[in-house]
Amino acid sequence: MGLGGVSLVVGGLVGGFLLRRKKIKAKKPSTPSGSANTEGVATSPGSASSVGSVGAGAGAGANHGAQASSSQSSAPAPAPASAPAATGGSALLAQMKARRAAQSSSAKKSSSNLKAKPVFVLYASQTGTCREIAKNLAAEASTKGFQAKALDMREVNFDNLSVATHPVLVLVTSSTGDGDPPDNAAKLYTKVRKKRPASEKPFAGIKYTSLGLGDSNYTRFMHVPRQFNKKFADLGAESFYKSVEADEVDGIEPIIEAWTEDLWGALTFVVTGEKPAGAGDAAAAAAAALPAVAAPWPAQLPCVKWLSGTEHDTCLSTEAKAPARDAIQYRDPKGMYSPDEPFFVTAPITCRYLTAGGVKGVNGRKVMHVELDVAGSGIRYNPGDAVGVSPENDPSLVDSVLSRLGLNADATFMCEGIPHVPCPCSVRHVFSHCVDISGALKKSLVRSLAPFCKKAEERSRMAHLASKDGAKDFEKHVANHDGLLQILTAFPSCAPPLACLLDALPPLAPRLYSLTSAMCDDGERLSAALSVVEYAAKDGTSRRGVASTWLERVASASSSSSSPSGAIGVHLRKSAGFRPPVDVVGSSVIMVGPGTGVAPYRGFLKERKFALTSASADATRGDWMLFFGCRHPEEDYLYREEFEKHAADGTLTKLVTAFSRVDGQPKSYVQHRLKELGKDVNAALARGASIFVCGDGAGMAKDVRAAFADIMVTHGEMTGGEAEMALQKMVSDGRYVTEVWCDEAHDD
Ligand SMILES: Cc1cc2nc3c(=O)[nH]c(=O)nc-3n(C[C@H](O)[C@H](O)[C@H](O)COP(=O)(O)O)c2cc1C
Repeated sequence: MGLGGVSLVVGGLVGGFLLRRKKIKAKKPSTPSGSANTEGVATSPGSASSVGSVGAGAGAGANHGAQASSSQSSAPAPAPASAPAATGGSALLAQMKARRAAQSSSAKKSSSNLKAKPVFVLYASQTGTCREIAKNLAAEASTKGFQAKALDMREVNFDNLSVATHPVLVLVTSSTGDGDPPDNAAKLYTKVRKKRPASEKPFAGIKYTSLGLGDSNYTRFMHVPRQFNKKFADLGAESFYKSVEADEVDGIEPIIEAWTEDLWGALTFVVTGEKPAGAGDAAAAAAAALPAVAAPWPAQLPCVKWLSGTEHDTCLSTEAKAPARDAIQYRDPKGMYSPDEPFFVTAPITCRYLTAGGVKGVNGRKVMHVELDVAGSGIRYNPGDAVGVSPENDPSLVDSVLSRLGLNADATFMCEGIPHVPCPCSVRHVFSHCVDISGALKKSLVRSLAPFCKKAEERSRMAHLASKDGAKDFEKHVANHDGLLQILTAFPSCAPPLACLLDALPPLAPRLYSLTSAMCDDGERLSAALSVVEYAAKDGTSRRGVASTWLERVASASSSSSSPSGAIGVHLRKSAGFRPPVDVVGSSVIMVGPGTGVAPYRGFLKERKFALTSASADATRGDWMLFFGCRHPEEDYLYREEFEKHAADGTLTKLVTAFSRVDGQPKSYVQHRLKELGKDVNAALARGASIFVCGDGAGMAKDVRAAFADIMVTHGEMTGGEAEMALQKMVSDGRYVTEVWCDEAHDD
């Protein structure tokens, strides 16, 4: 989970997806603060304002008047129906023309069949990668002529999921936490896993395939994709194409690209009933031909209806009062809350800096300890659990984006069917709370924006960035560098309507932080340690993480004024496996946690200390070893005093530190210290110690695992193969548990 520090995974962008072509009807200019009108409504194929060729299409948005450019509508010249009798070069040319004509007519014939059944790309996504892939898949399917739509699992109701409504499904799913479902999939996941008689087959007739994303650093690798796969089959759905798993450790792109290549033929067969027998077959040709049709389905943006009069006033006053009193008073009987139904913390938040330099930080780093009072919530947590908070975008960034888009912050609108956008809603609310405007740009967003560039040169440049050919340029110039504002600034003629942005911008996801508190010591006070992210972007400007900056702002304001926090919604994410052993006194534990990866161990140790105080003098005591790493003992040694106390009073049998930036000393990391203390580590393992590894996963988790294997070989008299098998057994027994994240994307 997000855990000690930054909770973002670098989005595995899949290159090679084609431009989504949208047909946007030119609308009357809207009056954001006033009269009711709509934007983003689709036209039928062939309408005057239809978008032109793939890669350079233009649409006219409601508010912004991007002109449909007929010069971009490069319809192919009709091919002759039959080849003229000729010889030599002209005969060859004629044959080629004839072949093209035949292909074009078979593609046309099939492309109408391709709409025989809708295809839904149903995604479960926590950090946006599956969402991005699903959107790209649906876009490519649409350009190929399928009626394809990317669908958020939150939009699907189990009871309405049947062959009649969703005949063909492509599942794109991931796991989060410790093999937990992403938030948007939680409801469907629970429903599909519910025990029911084997004869109950509500999904009978549904054809499906599945793409699972995961990371083999995690103990419960691919747990959610595998569960979905199995449960869909148990419920009667039939696989129409091989399912595939893409492991981030190996790199997901090649696996997905290869899987996608053959997906189209399989989809063609399942939708049209025509066998894609091989080369020359009409259906296969149609599936391979790009683009087969003029108007992908759904050729439609969500419908935005601007509000005026009483509706407008009511919406604004409701938002001003939010969260509503009854929402604040909401109590879950089991103390289980969710991002949609959080517990509202109204008591002042307390915070302090764990790194040197206070609010200024040290050498560009700053870690903050935050405490949230959840008295009366009924929340009961264990060490290893995480607290989720729904952040708010930086108000100054919201203002800049709205100003660039020419949108009135106080305008209100209705827009149904987007799960993360309330209806009705104000422009300020949606840009502050609902959509991610500061995360690294995804290709699907760039693709959606391109048609709204008024200048043809910008339009084709942006379209290129989103195309397969532009993959390298995208990686070089856009990915992980730019946010929404940067790309809008770089393409000044881009004027997307609100409907486009609501459709394309990712939801502003809740962030999860490992709890550093323990019920036995802190009761209903949840605490977490979080890195406040600030970094210099490629263009030299300073960028800040959304959630950590927001929490720092709210927490500092709250603790300095001792006033209520203004109601922050929180929920608990239970951990399945990352928790101390039941016998915290007698069991042995090796905890590895560099940086904010040490956060959950604070709770582990509080629990152990509490148990030790009531343990009998002759009770067996296990070894508890903590390996902590940071840059410098005077800079970022988190919870130093507390851990040293635990070492002094025997709660910890060994506190081992690794410092990487101490003048005159060689860089030392946790994996080095593990090996240096290999004999003791091996002795603890021999006594049945469990291993916990938590922290930034880029390389650390792998290196630590290699260090354990090395220790087993050096001190445990095992061969390399035996050590690997022993570690695998520990993983499957739940005795080697990892919780890793990747903060490379800097967007927390
Ligand atoms: C906090 C966190 C927890 C994760 N837990 C698991 C896990 O238990 N099993 C697994 O196979 N992958 C796990 N992953 C890897 C994700 O499934 C993988 O990064 C995926 O690409 C994320 O897709 P999404 O962005 O659509 O959520 C985890 C990733 C993160 C950031």
